[in-house]
Amino acid sequence: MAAMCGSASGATAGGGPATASAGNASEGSAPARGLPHIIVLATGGTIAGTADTRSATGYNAGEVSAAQLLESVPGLAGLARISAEQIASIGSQDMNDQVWMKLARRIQRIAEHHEADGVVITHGTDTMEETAFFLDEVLRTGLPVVLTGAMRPSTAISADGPRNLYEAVEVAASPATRGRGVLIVMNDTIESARGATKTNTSSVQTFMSPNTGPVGYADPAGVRYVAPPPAPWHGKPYALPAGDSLPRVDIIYSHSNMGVSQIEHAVADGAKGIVLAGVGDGNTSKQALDAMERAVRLGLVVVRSTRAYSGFVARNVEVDDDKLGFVASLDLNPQKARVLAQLLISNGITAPAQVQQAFEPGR
Ligand SMILES: NC(=O)C[C@H](N)C(=O)O
Repeated sequence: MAAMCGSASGATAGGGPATASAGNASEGSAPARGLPHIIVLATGGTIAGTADTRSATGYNAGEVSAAQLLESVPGLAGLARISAEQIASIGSQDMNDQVWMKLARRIQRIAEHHEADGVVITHGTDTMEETAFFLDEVLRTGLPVVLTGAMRPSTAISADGPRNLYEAVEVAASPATRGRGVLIVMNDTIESARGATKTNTSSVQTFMSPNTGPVGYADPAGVRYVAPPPAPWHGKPYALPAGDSLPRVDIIYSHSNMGVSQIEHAVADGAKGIVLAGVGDGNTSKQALDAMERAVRLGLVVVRSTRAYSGFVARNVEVDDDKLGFVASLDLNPQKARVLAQLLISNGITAPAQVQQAFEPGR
């Protein structure tokens, strides 16, 4: 297990109970001895949302506690011994560095102290891919870590949360999940933290990995992986920032008739890096490229990603990255490229060649 800086913390937020044993809540019987122990870290999101089912779609995210959520899932007690901790109670549109640090430190502690066989994080879907990717970059543990959520609130007709939670626990409890990094389990599908992105605003089939496809599938009958586990990681994970907040990196969205004002504003306003959500192969207008080059000369990390749904942003093809000092995001979409740039800057890695190397998948 690689070390991670910062002290461990079991802090709770959001007013829920610090821990709630739910291992026997769903079935009314004591959990069987010998079952894997799974810790559920709840952060809020639609999976914990409530709504008047007669209303159309409106709901309040994060109102249902972790213990209540677990009680709504039949059969969980047959899968694992489960304890739950409320880390936060927020919609994931409000996800922030502080909750990320709490999650990372708590999971690191669970891994180092062998507190559990796996961790499930309940999370809103809007920024789930960013949290998953962040944790994947800072944890570097073989411990199964699985994020799940829901597209329908817990009180909706055919709420998807209970099944997603069941399958997330099933995946986290599976010995085949060890060493696979942080995963997202939604709608019977297992996606990698690097590959997955939210693709639909409302459908329960929203998470997909456009460049790689899912790494596996889960349903109540079992867990099946269709991709081999990633190669073991030999380097160090990125250290967490001392002050619990990551350096500012802005995402700038390119479009036709692209100007320079957003880029110049980001630089003047103190951003330490810029990620271009570029057109096509991570491109933008000549004047915007010039503004990005000026940003590089002022010491910012500048990454070219793409607003296109899939594909790799290739280095030195449409844009001369070597000459301009840019980094190509390769397979990372803008929101994940931003997270990686933040971690690199906070770890003192800012030279374009080193940053580029860190963007390589499976480096
Ligand atoms: N389906 C969801 O979870 C959406 C919600 N806004 C969230 O991300 O918290």
